[in-house]
Amino acid sequence: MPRQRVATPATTATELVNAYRPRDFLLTSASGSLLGRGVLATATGVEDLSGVLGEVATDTGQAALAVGALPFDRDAPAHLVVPETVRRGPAAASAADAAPARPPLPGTWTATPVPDPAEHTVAVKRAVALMTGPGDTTLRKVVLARCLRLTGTGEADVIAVLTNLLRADPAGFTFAADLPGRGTRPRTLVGASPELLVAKHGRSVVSHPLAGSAPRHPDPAQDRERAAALLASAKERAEHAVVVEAVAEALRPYCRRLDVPREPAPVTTATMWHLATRVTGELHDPHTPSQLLARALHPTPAVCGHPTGRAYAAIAEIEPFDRGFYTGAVGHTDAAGDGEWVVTIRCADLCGDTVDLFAGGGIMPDSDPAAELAETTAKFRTLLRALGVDQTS
Ligand SMILES: C=C(O[C@H]1C=CC=C(C(=O)O)[C@@H]1O)C(=O)O
Repeated sequence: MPRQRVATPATTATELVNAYRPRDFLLTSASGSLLGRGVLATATGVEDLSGVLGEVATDTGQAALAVGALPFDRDAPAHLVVPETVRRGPAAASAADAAPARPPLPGTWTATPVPDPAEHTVAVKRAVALMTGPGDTTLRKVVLARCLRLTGTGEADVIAVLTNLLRADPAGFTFAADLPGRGTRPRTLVGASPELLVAKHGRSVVSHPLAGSAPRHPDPAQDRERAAALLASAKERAEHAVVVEAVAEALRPYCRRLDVPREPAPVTTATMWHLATRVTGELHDPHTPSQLLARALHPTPAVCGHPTGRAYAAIAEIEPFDRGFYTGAVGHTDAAGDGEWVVTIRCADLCGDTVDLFAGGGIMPDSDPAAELAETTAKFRTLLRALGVDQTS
């Protein structure tokens, strides 16, 4: 029987970041940090994972762990791995880490937006037209994204990017997940997501959906005004409510108790304000695997839209690029089904001399195309800052 090694825990999350090597899996969150290395077994669907994990022992007798990434497209293969070694550490402390010694993007880089900013506003108008008619107007919300492709003369330094992400948002979910490669070069999804798709431990289940956004302002008074305006906005609250309804609906069949707060709360990252609702519940069956809950929830209208099928079709028709693993999920689960999955937003797909950044936003019937463009520009900043790039397009 393959045996997973449980390594001596790290004393800080930064220690795990500094230990990161290409093809490892890293996730830091408020509940702890984790580094997975090597491959004992793989799976391409969450349904196979419990069986695969059941075949793996650990050297401590603890439940074996799997890690990995789920793509946006529910029908596309996932990239799930049972690592040879798992090393845990504490939650990331406050932003005390030193700046990385090396530049995140050595060499010269050029940026190409896909679509370009003007085309994105046209895309938003097309989405609004789908919701407002004439014709079938069952579509209530659709999330449209942009990609910013950076091509360079060097290769991104993943440890430097992770260090910057962790410094900027120590309370967020900072991750690096290996992806199916293009050729022999490692391909890595790196990001700092503020959004918890699902965490499950025993009977306890939590989801923390976000939707409704405003860029942060450097002046504290104006920053607070932005949060107040976000909370007061009927459009942003409606956009948020669609997500909370869908999350509650997806979790309800699995839960004997589900608490859904009536009012969203504002949450921050270093670059954005969001409306957030913490949904908590108690599962009927404590053995329900976290990966099946992730599968039941994905894609929430925070990344796709509502109704899901109509929104998928609108995205396929309007967005001019393949999302791949952006707006999927990254996370881990153990043989008991306990685990944590985060929504893969505020992320970049790094492969050799190419870095693809992604940012999207929920489009509602009353969306303003210029404001939606500005929102994606602000969201790109999380990764651009971590990459040491000032450009905003
Ligand atoms: C799709 C993204 O954000 C989602 C999560 C939070 C707020 C969102 C919004 O306000 O539109 C999006 O639903 C992204 O950052 O790429």
